[in-house]
Amino acid sequence: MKICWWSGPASPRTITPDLAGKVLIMANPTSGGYRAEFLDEVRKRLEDLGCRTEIRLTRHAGEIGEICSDPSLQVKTLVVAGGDGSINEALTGFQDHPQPPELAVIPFGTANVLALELSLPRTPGAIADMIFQGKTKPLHFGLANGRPFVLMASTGFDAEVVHAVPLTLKRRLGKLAYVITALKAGLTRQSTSLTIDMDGVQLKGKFAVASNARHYGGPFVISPGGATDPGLHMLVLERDDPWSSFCYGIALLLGRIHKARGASVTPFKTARISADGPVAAQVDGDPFGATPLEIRQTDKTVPVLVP
Ligand SMILES: Nc1ncnc2c1ncn2[C@@H]1O[C@H](COP(=O)(O)OP(=O)(O)OP(=O)(O)O)[C@@H](O)[C@H]1O
Repeated sequence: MKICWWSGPASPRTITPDLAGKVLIMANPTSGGYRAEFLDEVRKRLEDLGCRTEIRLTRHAGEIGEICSDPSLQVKTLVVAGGDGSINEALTGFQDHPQPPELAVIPFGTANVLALELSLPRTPGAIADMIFQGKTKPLHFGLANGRPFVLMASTGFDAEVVHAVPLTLKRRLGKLAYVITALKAGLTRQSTSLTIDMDGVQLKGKFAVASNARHYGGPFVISPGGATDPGLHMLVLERDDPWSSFCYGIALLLGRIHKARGASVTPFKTARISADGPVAAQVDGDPFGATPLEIRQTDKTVPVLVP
């Protein structure tokens, strides 16, 4: 059995023999891409490789967070089989765990942006091999009103869409549900101005995304760096009228949002996003209340398994 080294925020330690090879897969059966037979193949391969593996299906939202914050959780690897929202729950739970395990991901979500960011494998065999091999990178994250985010925390039109998209439509149509909801909301919404105070500099805009990752909403690049690099970037768009939103959408598709007129991408350490009234907010693709948002960088990391 190979020796596995702890690579989390606590001091390095060897994995004790009873933890070595112990893998808990927490699977969200309601996630967009959930497949039971895929999970069985991952487990079979892991067990062929000598890992003790348990699969638990969540019964309610929030359960992954509860398990991940429980100090009695004693495994080498916690695998989230779900989407970016479930990964966020795990990361949030780990904040209250004295010695969180390594995190691995089976991308079963609707968008799977973190999986894209980390170039994770997509077949059961390759995922099991990655978990067995145990190569990790430090996964960085930011905090929005104290809540971790690994992809982004944002306010404005996209967060309104995240709040408004009906779950049944999302389960039926996947990403298309966001497009339909955005088109509907775009015709009726009231635009609100945001004030973004970043490290002593003030910007005004209609839409702000504090990004910890390189990608946004899929394969679209909005900032340099990535989730395994330290540092946050703020994308601010000055306008959100239908024509400007269309132009920003094209720039996003072309990977040129940072060059678009009225757009800026700025590295920052701390930021406050506020508005005259409450503006919808989201973290990692799930609804997260409304403004004001206090956003900051942290130097904490979680070890995440990579190919
Ligand atoms: N058994 C469950 N029943 C209802 N909701 C659940 C259950 N398990 C997890 N959830 C919630 O579902 C939310 C979304 O799930 P998840 O991120 O895994 O998939 P997704 O929505 O398809 O993907 P994405 O986050 O990429 O849009 C999570 O934030 C989680 O709280």
